[in-house]
Amino acid sequence: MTRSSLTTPPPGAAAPAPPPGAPLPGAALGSHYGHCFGCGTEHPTGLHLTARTPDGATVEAEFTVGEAHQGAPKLAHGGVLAAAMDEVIGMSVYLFHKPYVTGRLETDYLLPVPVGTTLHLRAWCNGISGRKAYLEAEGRIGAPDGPVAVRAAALFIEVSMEHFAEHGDLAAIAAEHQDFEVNP
Ligand SMILES: CCCCCCCCCCCC(=O)SCCNC(=O)CCNC(=O)[C@H](O)C(C)(C)COP(=O)(O)OP(=O)(O)OC[C@H]1O[C@@H](n2cnc3c(N)ncnc32)[C@H](O)[C@@H]1OP(=O)(O)O
Repeated sequence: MTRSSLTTPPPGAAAPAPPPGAPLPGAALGSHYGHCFGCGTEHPTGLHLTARTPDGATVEAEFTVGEAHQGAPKLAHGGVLAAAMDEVIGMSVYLFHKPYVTGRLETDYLLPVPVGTTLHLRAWCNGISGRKAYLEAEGRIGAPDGPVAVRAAALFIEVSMEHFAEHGDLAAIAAEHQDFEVNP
C-alpha cells in the first residue's frame, strides 16, 4: 500500500483489545443507519455491505458492484470503491465502541472492477494514538483470496456524540443504534 505519513501509525501506536461488549468473533455486524450509502438496507442504490468480524478485531464484508455504481461503462466508479473502503474501515474502528469519523482516506486502484463483481473487503486497525486511529483495508475480486483490486489506508479521528448532534441527526442514529449512550 502506498501511504503518506498522515496514515502511518507513529512508533508505539498499537490497536487496543476490543472492549467488553464488543462483537464476539464470528458475529455479524448490522447496519449503523438504514439510509447509510455504505451499509444501509433502505438506501435504494447504496452499497448494501454485509459484514462480520471473524475475530473481534477485523471486519470482512462483501459488496457486489451494481449498475448504479458505474463510472466508465460497466466498470465501477473509483469514488464508489473508495466509499466501500471508507465504510468497511469505519466498521472496523467501530469495533472499539467509540465514535470516529474519516479524517483522511488514501486509495490505490490496482485493477478495474466490472459491474457484477463481488468485492471481498477486509479492514483492520494498525494502531491508535490519542484520538487518531490508523486503519487499512483491501478489496479482492471474486473471493477472499482473489486478486487485490483496491487498497486503502485511513486516518480516523475520534469524536464525541455531540459531533453528530451538532452537524447531523443524532436522534436518527440513536434510534437504530442502541449500544452508544446518547446522554450518558
Ligand atoms: C453512533 C455512532 C455512529 C457511527 C457512524 C459511523 C459512520 C461511518 C461512515 C464512514 C465514515 C465516514 O464517512 S465519516 C464522514 C466523513 N468525514 C467527516 O465528515 C469528517 C469531517 N471533519 C471533521 O468533522 C473534523 O475535521 C474532524 C472531527 C475530523 C477533526 O476536527 P477536530 O475534532 O476539531 O480535531 P482537530 O484538532 O482538527 O484534529 C485532531 C487531530 O487530528 C488531525 N487531523 C484532523 N483531520 C486530519 C486530516 N484530514 N488529515 C490529517 N490529520 C488530521 C489534526 O492535525 C489533529 O492532530 P494533532 O494536532 O492532535 O496531532
